[in-house]
Amino acid sequence: MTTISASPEAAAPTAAASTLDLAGVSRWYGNVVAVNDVTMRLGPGVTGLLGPNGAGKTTLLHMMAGFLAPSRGAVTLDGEPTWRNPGVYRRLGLVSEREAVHSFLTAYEFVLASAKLHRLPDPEAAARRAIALVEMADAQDRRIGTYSKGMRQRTRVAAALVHDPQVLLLDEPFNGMDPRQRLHMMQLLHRLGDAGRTILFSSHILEEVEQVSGTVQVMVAGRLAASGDFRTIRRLMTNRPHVFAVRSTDDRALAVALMAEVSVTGVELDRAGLTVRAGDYGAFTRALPKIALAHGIRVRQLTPEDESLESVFSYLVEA
Ligand SMILES: Nc1ncnc2c1ncn2[C@@H]1O[C@H](COP(=O)(O)OP(=O)(O)OP(=O)(O)O)[C@@H](O)[C@H]1O
Repeated sequence: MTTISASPEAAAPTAAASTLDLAGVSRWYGNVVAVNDVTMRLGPGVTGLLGPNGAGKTTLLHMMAGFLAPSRGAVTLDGEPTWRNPGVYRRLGLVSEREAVHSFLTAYEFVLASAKLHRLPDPEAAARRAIALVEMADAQDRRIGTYSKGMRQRTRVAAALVHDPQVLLLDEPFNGMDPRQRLHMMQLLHRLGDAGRTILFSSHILEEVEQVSGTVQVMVAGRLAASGDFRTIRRLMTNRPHVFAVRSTDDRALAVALMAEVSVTGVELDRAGLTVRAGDYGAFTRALPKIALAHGIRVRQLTPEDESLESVFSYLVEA
């Protein structure tokens, strides 16, 4: 993982670290079970909440933030329930997915309004501090309507951080950002995590989560499908059965030859060509050209099938 240098102010450890606990948490809307019996613990540092659309990430974040009551189970911050607990709201910030910021306000005015909502003793100083933390001081007096997507997003992070919470929850913070803005936001999350805050952000992109967080929680169809460090999750996602469509100058001979290859777990031959199942993606794609060459066969097409993120996630749930 890339190490990102932090400014002295941002790197300074904040007050006592916080732990968010979910114990058997479920949430349903009528007949729809959005979150199903999730148990997890989040401590200081950056954790990624990975899952396809509709997996229940937003519902989970809203329960963590105390905006939504669990239908069953408990969400606690340092032992206190988050639901209907103003004491908890002071120690937690949420950057929601929807980007609703008044474009006629400046970043300073927007963050200051958030500081006043929290009834902070010195709202002006708190707003300036939060804006400095997200590196928006230079642009703080310009209207939000003139900002790039990344700047608007950082302004929203500043508003969520204005009361200096120990826990920051972000719903899809990288959505719609270009690579440069993405990198900037990643650096910010790293800095906040390194300073001892408990940071959780949701995403449906594995690479995004890998670059920011050491720990990953994977949600699929409301359930926690996997959790651990990103290397373990990556291994789970890649060491699964892969299906390839193969077309060659002699499919029948290639089918016979492939049966002897250790990475191949199944071969089907029909009029359209070969369907090959392999346990190890890399080993198979390296072996195929060698096998073909050894038998004087030319491979015309090799297409991985069923590689959508949704299918990877479903595999994890079934595993
Ligand atoms: N207020 C609601 N009423 C009814 N169903 C809801 C409501 N909010 C969410 N759902 C349903 O709950 C499930 C989980 O939704 P949720 O928004 O939590 O998932 P998500 O992982 O955040 O997805 P996305 O990234 O698309 O927002 C979905 O099936 C969704 O349609």
